[in-house]
Amino acid sequence: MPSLKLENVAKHFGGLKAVDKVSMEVPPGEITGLIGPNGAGKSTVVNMISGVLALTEGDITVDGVSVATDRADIVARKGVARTFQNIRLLPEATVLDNVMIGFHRREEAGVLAQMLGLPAARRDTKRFEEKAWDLLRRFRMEDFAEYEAGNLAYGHQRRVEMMRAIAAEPDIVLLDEPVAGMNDVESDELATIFRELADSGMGLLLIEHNVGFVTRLCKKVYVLDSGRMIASGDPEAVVRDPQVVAAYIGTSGH
Ligand SMILES: Nc1ncnc2c1ncn2[C@@H]1O[C@H](COP(=O)(O)OP(=O)(O)OP(=O)(O)O)[C@@H](O)[C@H]1O
Repeated sequence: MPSLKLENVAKHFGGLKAVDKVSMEVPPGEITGLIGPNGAGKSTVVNMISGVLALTEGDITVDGVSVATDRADIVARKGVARTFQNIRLLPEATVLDNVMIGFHRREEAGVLAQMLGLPAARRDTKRFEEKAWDLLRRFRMEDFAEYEAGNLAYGHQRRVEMMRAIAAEPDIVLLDEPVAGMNDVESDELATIFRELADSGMGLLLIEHNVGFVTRLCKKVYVLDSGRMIASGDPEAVVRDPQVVAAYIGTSGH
């Protein structure tokens, strides 16, 4: 399974160094954390990895091959999936259909075959549907399969977004604040799912405001502050690092 690496990655918005020479790694089979106060540059990092934003400097590689100049759809095809801080679902489609959209990357029979209703396409659809149900069961969402996604509670919409992101079995998945707005029971359930995904070989990058959740779950944590990587390593040690404590003082208690 491939590793995702950032080498001296920078993003400047005019004179603002939103991300300043950041290096980090998301290895396979592990949960890696990225934390930092508001405006630290976390979303900018995720947007650069996923091809939404161009880099100002540096390189991003998957399995040693640069994806730094690839468009978002190409990065996804190369096995890097993501969720968004602001949920992006098809609100009027069912939960099942929203998850099915996630299989597009692995579509084997092709769009034309789908349109013509050829047997190969029908086989794909059947297979995807079975896999979608597996995901719904894993995320305890099977009772909601036929609900319109837009009518679900916020925490459940987040789950649909995650299922869609991992449907195509990406090598790496970037989760932008996955437990925001969830209660302890819900976030514990997700923690279990994330561990299972990592155990299956997937590399997870968890971008979170919830420091407790990250320290509990991650093998390694990176801390951004004002665009710079101020600490990285074992979560317990990182959260006690004086620079990290100082960065969080005065923020809204996250
Ligand atoms: N498109 C943009 N144009 C100009 N400045 C931007 C743009 N996007 C982000 N910034 C700035 O870059 C810095 C980093 O923002 P970013 O959203 O990456 O931080 P963050 O760590 O994700 O914050 P939060 O936790 O609040 O989501 C901020 O100062 C922000 O105002």
